Amino acid sequence: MVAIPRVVAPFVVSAPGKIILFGEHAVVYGKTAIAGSVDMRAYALVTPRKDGKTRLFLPDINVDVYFDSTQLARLSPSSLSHPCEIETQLTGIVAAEGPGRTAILTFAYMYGSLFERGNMGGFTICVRSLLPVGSGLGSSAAFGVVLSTALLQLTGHLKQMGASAEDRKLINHWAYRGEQVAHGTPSGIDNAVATYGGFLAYTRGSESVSLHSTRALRVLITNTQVPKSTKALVASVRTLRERHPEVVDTILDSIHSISTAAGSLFQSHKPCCSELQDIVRLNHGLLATLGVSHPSLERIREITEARGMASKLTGAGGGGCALTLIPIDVSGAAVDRVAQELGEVGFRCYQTVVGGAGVTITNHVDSEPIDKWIGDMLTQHLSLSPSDRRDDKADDYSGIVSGFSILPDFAITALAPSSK
Ligand SMILES: Nc1ncnc2c1ncn2[C@@H]1O[C@H](COP(=O)(O)OP(=O)(O)OP(=O)(O)O)[C@@H](O)[C@H]1O
Ligand SMILES: C[C@@](O)(CCO)CC(=O)[O-]
Repeated sequence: MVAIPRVVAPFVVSAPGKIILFGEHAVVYGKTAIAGSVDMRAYALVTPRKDGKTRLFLPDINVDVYFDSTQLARLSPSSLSHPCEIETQLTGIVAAEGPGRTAILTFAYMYGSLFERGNMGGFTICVRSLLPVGSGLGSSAAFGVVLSTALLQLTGHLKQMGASAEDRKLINHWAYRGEQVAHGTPSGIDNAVATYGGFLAYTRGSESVSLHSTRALRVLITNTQVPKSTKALVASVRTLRERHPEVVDTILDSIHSISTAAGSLFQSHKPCCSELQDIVRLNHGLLATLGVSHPSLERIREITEARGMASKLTGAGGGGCALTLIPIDVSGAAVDRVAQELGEVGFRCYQTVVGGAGVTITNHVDSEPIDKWIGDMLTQHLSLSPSDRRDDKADDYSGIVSGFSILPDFAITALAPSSK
């Protein structure tokens, strides 16, 4: 079936990364975890194409693939027993390895699934993200959420530009499928946070509960820059549990109690009290007992504890990121000093506010200076000189420039090629 292009105006979707405050790993076994959105986001810009092709452009991870619509229309994800098997239907199409390969497979799975229900025609989707890849901050879920939102919007499945409860449920559903392509058997917490934002109490198999009454929380995130595999770490806990079911289940139950206590503290408007610091320490200790800490994470704890701030690993562990609670009475200068000390050891710190908005779609386009900056960025990424901005490349260029111009200033600064 040849796709007939739908006319779409350029639009931008953005979704946040997540930080698990309490309950990682235990959440895989049906225990509760508490997580919140971080103010680092992924952005997808969708622009129409006249040539009927579909372009997946992911400059952060060096992916730039053109599919002709009949190639992707041949996919049949509904015949697979698990989304990760999409690989078997793409032989010869996906050449990239590593993150690029996973991203292409995720895209193909979602495209193939949604294309069966609607006709998308040609478009370019360009994704850029402020989230470090593979560090426990849910870069893959933010990617999956912007992708599912963009494709659902293109196929006319969203009734209110992603704003209604029904729209969000659908976005979250397909983003979870994307996470299954990337991670096999994820708990679903990352895509839930990227979709809904705020703070969530999440228990596998149940609807996530928004912890509405909480205030935003200041957190220092430290990236150890030590690569880790979520899949391998989840598998290592599984093996330990198979060998020592009663011992490990007791630890998982204790982690669940920590999440329950944290949920109550959040609901009672006391998100950064000393009780919260206590349970941060307790949760880290239990995760270390499960074997998912790492010397770099222990180093972060030593440095921050010396200044009275509690830290724990966040996400899968084994490297990745740690979070440090910033108590209300700690000054910005004191936080800067800790961040500097951590930086001297070779870690990378981000101060962030937890609890911001979930997925959003916008189609406003304006602002000249930002257009100029984006133009410069694209000139670099697309190897276009200003005089080349025409003919077959004109669709990509003008669309991407105008659409990305709505990015907030902080994102533009952080996305500048020189800072990547
Ligand atoms: N900037 C990006 N552009 C395109 N795809 C991205 C980008 N960032 C992440 N991804 C996708 O997410 C995948 C990374 O998933 P991974 O689980 O390793 O990291 P993470 O989600 O950051 O970690 P965690 O699951 O522990 O929070 C990549 O393989 C790619 O598919
Ligand atoms: C380790 C884990 O609990 C969190 C990874 O961010 C795995 C999952 O929830 O899928």
